[in-house]
Parts: sequence; structure tokens; C-alpha cells
Amino acid sequence: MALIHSTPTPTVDPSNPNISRWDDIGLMLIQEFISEDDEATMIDAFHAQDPLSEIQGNLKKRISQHFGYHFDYTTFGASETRFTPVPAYITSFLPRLPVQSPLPDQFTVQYYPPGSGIPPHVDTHSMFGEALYSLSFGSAVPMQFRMSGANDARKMRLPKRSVQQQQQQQDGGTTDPPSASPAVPGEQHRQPDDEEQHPVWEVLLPARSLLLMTGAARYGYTHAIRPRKTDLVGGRTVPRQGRYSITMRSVKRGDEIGCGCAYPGVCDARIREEMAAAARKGGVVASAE
Ligand SMILES: O=C(O)CCC(=O)C(=O)O
Ligand SMILES: [Fe+2]
Repeated sequence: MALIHSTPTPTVDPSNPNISRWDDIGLMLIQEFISEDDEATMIDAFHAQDPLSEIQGNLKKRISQHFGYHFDYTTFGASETRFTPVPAYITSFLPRLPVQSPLPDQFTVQYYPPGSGIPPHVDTHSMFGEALYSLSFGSAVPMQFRMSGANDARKMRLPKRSVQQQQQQQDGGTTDPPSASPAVPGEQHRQPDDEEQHPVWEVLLPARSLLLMTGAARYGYTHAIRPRKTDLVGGRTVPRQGRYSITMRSVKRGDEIGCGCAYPGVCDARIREEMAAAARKGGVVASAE
């Protein structure tokens, strides 16, 4: 049974009550980051591209739209050829982001049909800068954070990834633990060991709020949205509604690519190094035989 901790008490910015910080893990939440008018514009823009009438046929699946530099999983780099111009409803708020250098240049707008979620994962370390943002709109949802553990590390080292998981990676540049498939996992996919060892933190992401993940929250913790029909919010059970988010990342290039974080268990850069070392060792053994 997972230890669900309600949101640990954040520090509220004395100059702005909309800003909450969980400094010990590197999380920051800015409420009312965008206006209700901006929110309506974003929802309209999303459905101009993917009409709700077409989405309604598939009520389980997240729908993604990509802007800026697409992530190319064949090269593990930013595609210089696949660039989709970033719409004004995104560029207009970039000057207000708390981290101005580097600014995000990859944007994934997602629609979560009511009840859907995203499996626990750590976004790829090697290819994206530290600051990782999620802007929520449409409705509120609790996001779960948990310090990664041995199971997460083991899952990330499983050799074969399903086509669906690769697709998910292409969708969002995330590193979903392989056994977290399918995209909306049933409870049977939960690995209790890590959850027993490390408490789950639930942070409510209100509509129009901006979440910034840095440090431990970005590199060492998994984040997830549980697929659920209802959520417990402030002691009340509320039905999960359709939600939109914009995940924002800065793509690393050239010498920036790689990672020196303190969480090698869930670091894709370290995993690649380990695998390369194992392959070299395997090669030496094989040639010596
Ligand atoms: O929808 C969100 O708020 C988070 C999405 C996410 O974690 C991702 O795309 O990597
Ligand atoms: Fe993520």
C-alpha cells in the first residue's frame, strides 16, 4: 500500500501569495500564472487543431501537440529539421517564466480526457535542461511525486521497450519506466517496494497554475498523474475533468548533452554509459574466448 502524504506544507512567497515553494525538493508552483481569457484562448487553439468531436471517440488516450524543436529519439537529440513554430499564446508568457536562461524551446501541449493520467516517470536527463515546467489549464489535478528507488532504476534498465513506450517518448521526451506500460496503467503495474520506501507526495495543480521542477524533483523524483475517475481535494471527492497541460523543456545541444546529477539510478546518461561499458566488457570477454 502506497504511503500517500498530502501535500507537504510549502513556503509561501511573502511578496506574492500565489507562489509556493517546496525548496527541499526543488518544486515551485505559481497559481493564476495565466488569466481565464488566456486559458480559453489556449483551449480553443488546441481544439482548432484537434476538435473535441474527433477526440471523443478515444476517451482514454492523451492527445499531444508539439511546438518548437521536436525531440528525435533516433539521435537522442533535438531535431533541427522538425520545428513547429511556437504559437503566440505560448511565446507571450515566456518573459514571465522564473528561469530565463535557458528558456524552453520545446513545448508539448497535452489533453488528458477525464480519468486519464501519465505513468510515473523521470523526464530524460541528458537531453533537456534542468528547469522543467508544466502549465495546467482546463481543470485541476493532483500530481504525485516520489523519490525514485531500486525498482524505478531496474525498470529503466530493462532492455526492450515496447513500440507504445517509444511512441510515448516521442510524444513527450519522457522516460517512462518500461513496466509502466500501457500509457494509462492499471494498479497491477504498481511496484509497491519503492512506494513503501519513499512516500508519495501529492501536489494539487490548479487550473492556470505553473509548476517548475528543478533539482531533486526534476532529477531524482518520479512524477505521475494517476488515472482516476475522482480525486480527493481538500477532503472532498471531485470528479476528474478534462485537463490540458503544456510541458516545457529546453533542449541541450553539443557539449551540454549529458548529465552529472546525483541520481544515477534513473539517469538516462548514466544508463547509456553503463550499457556501453557492459558492451565493451562483453566484447573483450567474447574475443578472449
Ligand atoms: O501533464 C503534466 O502536467 C505533466 C506531463 C509530463 O510529465 C510530461 O509530459 O513529461
Ligand atoms: Fe514528465
